[in-house]
Amino acid sequence: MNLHLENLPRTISVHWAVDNLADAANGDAARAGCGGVSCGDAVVDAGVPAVPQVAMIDQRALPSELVEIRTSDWRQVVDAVKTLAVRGAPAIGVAGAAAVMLAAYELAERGAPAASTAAALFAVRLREAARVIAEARPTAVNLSWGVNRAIQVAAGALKAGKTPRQTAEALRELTGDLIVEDEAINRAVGAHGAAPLAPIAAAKERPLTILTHCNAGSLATAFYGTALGVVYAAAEQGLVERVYADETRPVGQGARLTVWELSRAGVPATLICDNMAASLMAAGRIDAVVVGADRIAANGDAANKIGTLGVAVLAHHFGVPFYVAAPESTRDNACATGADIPIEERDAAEVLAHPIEGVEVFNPAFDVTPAALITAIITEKGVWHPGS
Ligand SMILES: CSC[C@@H](O)[C@@H](O)C(=O)COP(=O)(O)O
Repeated sequence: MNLHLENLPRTISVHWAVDNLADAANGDAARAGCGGVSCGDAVVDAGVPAVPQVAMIDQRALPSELVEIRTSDWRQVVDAVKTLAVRGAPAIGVAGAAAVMLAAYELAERGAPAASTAAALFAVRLREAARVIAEARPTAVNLSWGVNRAIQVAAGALKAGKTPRQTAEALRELTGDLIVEDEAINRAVGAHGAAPLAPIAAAKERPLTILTHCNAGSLATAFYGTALGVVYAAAEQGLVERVYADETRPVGQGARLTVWELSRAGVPATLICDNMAASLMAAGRIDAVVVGADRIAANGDAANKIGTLGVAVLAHHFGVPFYVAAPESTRDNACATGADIPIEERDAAEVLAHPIEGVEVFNPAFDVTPAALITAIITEKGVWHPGS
């Protein structure tokens, strides 16, 4: 299978605001700036220091439109996370660090009456912003992981005597590093995940049909994806015939994002409604399930998009292997079991667009699959069998 990963957009990137000015002058508002990771040195124009912008693919507009949000305001990044413009555990981890970076630039510009108090005040205010950013969504531990990475870098820079502005620069470097790191991790997850699929395909003497739920693809990460990273790595080895994507009610990440991404990447995809997976498995049409995760407890219980648990129960019933693919940053040993994982409840309007008097809506965004139903958890470090 010929993959076309070059057709997939970079989910999140960092640019200098001056790129936009140059682009506007050239009449090219859509130019991709410095490409996200290596922006070079800050450009100072007439004494005004450049402020970076964070660019995020607006996933609410897909598949109709491929547009990005660009902002230098950390509050807008928080809003993008809350409204699912940027979503998926690893992607919101990077967005969290990027938001702390923007807060740092804003606070550095604001300054303080005396240089001696500037750094202390900056540190306090940055932590306040970091708390707000980390609370944007509760379930994916990657968000607070990304925010904590940023806070650690800021603390280290300030301890080393850096100014707030220099600290903000260090956070810009961190954000670029996290974007590069995330792709490398996902490619390692993909390679590890393809390994257990190879003997299944060999036993069946044909490439496999894989079911996935939600979008744990390139769009849910900086690039490449976790569950779909496994698909891409396996496809490159000729192990994949087709991916079945659950629609993923109520927000439709499968219907709007996964099949869009797969078709752009050149992987044959079939969209099904969530309630069709059982009959497909009963008919022997699914060889393996691969999903992502938002938080994995110490015992291997894994939280992922609502509906994943149902797929896992079905897979267990029909003897279909069920894999969870995620970076190590999704593991949270502070949660002993899945019962400790906070589950986000979202707005009723996602389920019921037009309220009906007297009808309540319950809209948990995630559920927890017990380790016993998971054939293996795949991370960048390798394959883990929590249930055995
Ligand atoms: C690699 S992403 C893994 C998970 O974050 C993904 O499967 C998922 O549940 C995303 O939920 P979302 O609410 O769209 O952020």
